[in-house]
Amino acid sequence: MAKTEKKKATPKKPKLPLPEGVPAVKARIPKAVRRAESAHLTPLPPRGEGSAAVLQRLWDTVEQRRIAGDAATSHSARLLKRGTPKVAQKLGEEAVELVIEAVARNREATIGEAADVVYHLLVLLVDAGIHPNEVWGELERREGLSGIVEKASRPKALLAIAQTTKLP
Ligand SMILES: N=c1c2ncn([C@@H]3O[C@H](COP(=O)(O)OP(=O)(O)OP(=O)(O)O)[C@@H](O)[C@H]3O)c2ncn1[C@@H]1O[C@H](COP(=O)(O)O)[C@@H](O)[C@H]1O
Repeated sequence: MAKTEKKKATPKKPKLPLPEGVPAVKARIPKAVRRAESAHLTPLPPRGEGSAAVLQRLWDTVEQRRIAGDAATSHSARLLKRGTPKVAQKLGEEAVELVIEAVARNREATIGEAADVVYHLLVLLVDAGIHPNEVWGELERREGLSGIVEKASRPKALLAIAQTTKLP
């Protein structure tokens, strides 16, 4: 290209409007990269075999942070103070990151992202005033009921409405 010739500006893609109250998901540096960069600053203890009992303890901690946490020192308190849309947005972002790692079949990163999703799910439940036992109760209610049987038992009209909200 001649020096004087100016490169044509490529027209910007128009942004799709987001529904009211839905914050934009910002471009993010992959979590694995950020973790690798900060690992030498904040090394975590090695991971052992865990148990689901940690969920109750974690919910209790986050609930305590909601009641008396300091946004300067607690990530949970800071996130909860930012309000429901931000709490929901964070869960959405973590879910997308989990999906990316799972599809890429990155086992270690998938475990890390799954933990992020569970933590942010518990923050969302705290924000919504829902005790996790209500969710476990719902899972117990569904125990033994195949998803295929349940779907087949849905009234056809309801199914049609539900299908209109699905992503292609
Ligand atoms: N399990 C977690 C946990 N998982 C992830 N995270 C944090 O979640 C944050 C996610 O980082 P991101 O950069 O994606 O998001 P962000 O910092 O909100 O930044 P923005 O998107 O707003 O820019 C990081 O700061 C992670 O450290 C967690 N923070 C806390 N916990 C647990 O919650 C307990 C209480 O933590 P505090 O509330 O911080 O005291 C801890 O003892 C842990 O057990």
